[in-house]
Amino acid sequence: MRQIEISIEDIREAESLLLDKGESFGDEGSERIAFIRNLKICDLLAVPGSGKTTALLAKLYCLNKHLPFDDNSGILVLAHTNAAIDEIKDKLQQYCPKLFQYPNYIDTVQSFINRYLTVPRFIHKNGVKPYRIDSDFYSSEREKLLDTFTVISEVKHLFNTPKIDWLYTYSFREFEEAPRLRIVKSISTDEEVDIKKPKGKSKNYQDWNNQTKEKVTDNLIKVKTTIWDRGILSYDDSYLFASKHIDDFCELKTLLQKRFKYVFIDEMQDLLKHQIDIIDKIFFTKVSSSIIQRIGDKNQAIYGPSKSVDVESVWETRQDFAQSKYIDLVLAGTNRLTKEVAQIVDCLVLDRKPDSYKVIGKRILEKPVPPVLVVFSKEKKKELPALFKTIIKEHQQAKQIPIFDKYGNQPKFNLIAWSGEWNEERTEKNKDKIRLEDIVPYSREIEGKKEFLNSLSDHLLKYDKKKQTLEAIRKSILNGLIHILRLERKTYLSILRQRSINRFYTKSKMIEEIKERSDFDYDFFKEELYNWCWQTKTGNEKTAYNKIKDFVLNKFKQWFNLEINSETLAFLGTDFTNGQMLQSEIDVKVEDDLEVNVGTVHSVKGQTHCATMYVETSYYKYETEKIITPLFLEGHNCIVGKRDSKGKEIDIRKKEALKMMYVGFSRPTHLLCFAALEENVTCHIDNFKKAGWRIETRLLNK
Ligand SMILES: Nc1ncnc2c1ncn2[C@@H]1O[C@H](COP(=O)(O)OP(=O)(O)OP(=O)(O)O)[C@@H](O)[C@H]1O
Repeated sequence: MRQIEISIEDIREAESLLLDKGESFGDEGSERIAFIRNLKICDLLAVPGSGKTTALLAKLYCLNKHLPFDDNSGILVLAHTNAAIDEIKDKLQQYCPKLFQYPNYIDTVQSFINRYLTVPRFIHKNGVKPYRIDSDFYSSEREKLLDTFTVISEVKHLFNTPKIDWLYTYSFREFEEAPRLRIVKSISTDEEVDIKKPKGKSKNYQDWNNQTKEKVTDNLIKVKTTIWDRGILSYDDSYLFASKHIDDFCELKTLLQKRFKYVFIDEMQDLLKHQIDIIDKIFFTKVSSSIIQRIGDKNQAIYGPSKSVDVESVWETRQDFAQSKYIDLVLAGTNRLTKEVAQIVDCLVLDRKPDSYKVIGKRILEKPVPPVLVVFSKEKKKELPALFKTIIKEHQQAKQIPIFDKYGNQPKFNLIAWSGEWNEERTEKNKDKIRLEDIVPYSREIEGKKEFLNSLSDHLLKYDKKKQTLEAIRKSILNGLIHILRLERKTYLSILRQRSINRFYTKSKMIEEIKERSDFDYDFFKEELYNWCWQTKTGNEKTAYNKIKDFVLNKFKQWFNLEINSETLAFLGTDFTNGQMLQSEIDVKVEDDLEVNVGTVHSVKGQTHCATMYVETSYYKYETEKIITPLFLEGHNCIVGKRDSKGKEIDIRKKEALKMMYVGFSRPTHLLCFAALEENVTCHIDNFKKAGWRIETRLLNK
């Protein structure tokens, strides 16, 4: 392929589209321009708000000008979250339509792996596509199935441990060759766990004998194959299948490398080890024709496999194949933060490598805003959102915070916290502790992302509203109906490789059955479905709701021989409810005049806000109980790498807290508020003041 050179003219064009008036990527020798022009294998590591994503967008904009490439290869852009992918689409789709067409591919790592490896593997083995690749769905199916196997009820608790899954020594359907099931703790560590009788208070505790182990193993195999036969895979399964596929068909690597000349991975710090490994396995081979660039910030790695944070990044600098050293590029300074906020954020840096890693605030405001420490009493926690709004308004009056953004909209104001909900039981010990849901109505349900929502009402309210046609509503209603079939445990028989298998209905299978069965009335269904869509579109969701409910309880019940169990009844609800809609993580409005979005720190990764209020919440302890001196611009005593005599990590909770605050505090361009409980910070107020915090005491008891 002809060598591509990114011209400075194209970069300046990207600059005018992506940056505010007067802003630039610097002069021709600047490190941002150097990164945009760099088309060699490299990693870019840089502090929050340094413009990593923006520089990547500029590079893609410039590369788009060279599409199609003369060897018909394309560009692959991957990220961990849908939000990051949406941002790339929002910013570039209108200017770079070619970039979003074949042979290019822009999506999450999970979607890429599913599409190019897992689904082909499944089809190769079964002749059909998997029904669903989704860990939540998989877990709920597994739970239900486990209940039907008495032998394994004793080990059921293991299934509830998030990291533990049951995997085969060899992947799918190969247990004829390698019939023994392995239990590994997590796919990334590959650490095996022996099957033992659960440790309990029982006096007769002893490991199972071999016969019991065999029995448990056989049953587990049955559970796993039944779920897989139904086409349901967890995300871990997906990587296992993918890995097996690439091992079995090595030539796929060459094909994918030929297809994607350039591979860019944004949010690299959030990838888990097995994700990094499989991408390297495909693209980073000795004779690879692909150029792979990975972009991120190790200190912002907060996506662990569970609620806790992965404190050690699994993203490692590359080991070189060919003596030429791969370099880590760095961008100095942050465009997002002012020096007032940056100096606080810099003290929260966990890992100082590379050496030049320093958070230096480059944003200059006419009237700088000092960070605010809101000291609050437990009793007044619910007043935090209102106080946040008051503080914003006061700064707006003082012309320190803008009233409109560059598009004439209200700037982004966000209230965030580490811990959103109480998933564990509320006990005497934790009943007074605070999480986000104790401050504002909050639930983790993510609007528009889930096909199966909590209620029929939600299916009529939470469809993809960006779509103009009735298609999105139709899809949402049909999803609601197949969800009911699932709640009723209705399956259909499918023959796969001479074996009959029960599978859950998909939308198309349900429609096919309604069409084909002479005792069903397809014309009636088609007409009604159209009416429900139209009613929903024109604001008559309540009418649609009542009609659908009536249909489910009569015709649909009769057609599919439903029992209408308690789960279905709960899903249908007694009435159409839009007032009590669960607040979504990405878009919860606190009050009506100023709009404040509420969410977890995870939900605002990569975002830029105008003002951010970070409220400390209890996860084991509150943030300030775990670590406080960095907030006074002092060090955190090199907690990196501290291990006990057995080599086990210590200070994990402190590291997690540092990372969370690091990500949360580095969002605002103007105002950072940190809300801390009075009992945790009162004795440190002088230190906070000395470090530049303004102390806000309006939420203390008089
Ligand atoms: N060269 C630049 N000059 C001025 N502003 C910039 C520049 N590059 C990016 N910005 C602005 O700085 C903010 C942060 O940019 P961006 O989101 O690209 O940073 P990031 O490094 O990807 O952040 P994070 O690490 O939080 O994901 C955005 O508002 C962006 O428009």
